[in-house]
Amino acid sequence: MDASPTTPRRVGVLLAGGVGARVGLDRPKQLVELHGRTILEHSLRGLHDHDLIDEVVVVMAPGHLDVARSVAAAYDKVTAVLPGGSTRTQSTLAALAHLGEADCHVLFHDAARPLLPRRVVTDCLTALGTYAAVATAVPSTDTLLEVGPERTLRSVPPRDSLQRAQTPQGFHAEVLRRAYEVAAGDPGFVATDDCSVVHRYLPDVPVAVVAGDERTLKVTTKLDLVLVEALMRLDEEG
Ligand SMILES: Nc1ccn([C@@H]2O[C@H](COP(=O)(O)OP(=O)(O)OP(=O)(O)O)[C@@H](O)[C@H]2O)c(=O)n1
Ligand SMILES: C[C@](O)(CO)[C@H](O)COP(=O)(O)O
Repeated sequence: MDASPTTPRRVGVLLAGGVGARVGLDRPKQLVELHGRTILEHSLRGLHDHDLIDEVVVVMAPGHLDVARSVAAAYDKVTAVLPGGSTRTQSTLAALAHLGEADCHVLFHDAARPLLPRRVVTDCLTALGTYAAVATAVPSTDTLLEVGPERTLRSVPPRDSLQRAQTPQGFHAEVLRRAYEVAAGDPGFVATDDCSVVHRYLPDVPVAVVAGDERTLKVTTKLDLVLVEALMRLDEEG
């Protein structure tokens, strides 16, 4: 894919503003070291080392900005390390505020997903040539159950159409900004990702879904740390 003179600037935002409560360590999970690097640095490299990414912004848990700044110092495309908010959504908004009114294509990636194949970043950027919002996802291999009151089965949605959302999620920045502006008027607003904000509050904007990768799993529990480390070891062994 060529970057033509009219291609907007491509910005990667690394969301590392969380505290990792579910992993339950004495520090945010993105500061855990696996294979000689913190999870934060592995994820940063996934965005930073892609030749079509022009700039990276890191959003870090307040209280850990110094360590993020010292990691980022070795990566010349990092233009800012910002304090995150109290929720993932607030951290996304901090990044959007930093970008201002700039007309750019922006990929939001969870720092908690340290294995980010180059192919996934390329496919997101390519899809942004056509779509203003892009999700990444992998098919669900389990049957999914909707569970109702008292843990009784409410429904079994057809599995063929179900996929598990991953990151990166990509946007034309002005579209995501507009979606969050509309969402701000909804007193019941809650979101666990950014594509759902576009889908819910700008329903006329189609969101493309590109293939993610099973390896891009999110470190959420201690078990995920074991899995990611094993995958990194396999990579090293070739
Ligand atoms: N206030 C927050 C919360 C989350 N995130 C980021 O969003 C990604 C996905 O969030 P999650 O896995 O929930 O991370 P934590 O919030 O750290 O985990 P937990 O919910 O267990 O506390 C992570 O890279 C996390 O750092 C963020 O930038 N700002
Ligand atoms: C954005 C996300 O990673 C897509 O699966 C997910 O929604 C984040 O959820 P979390 O509860 O903040 O980990």
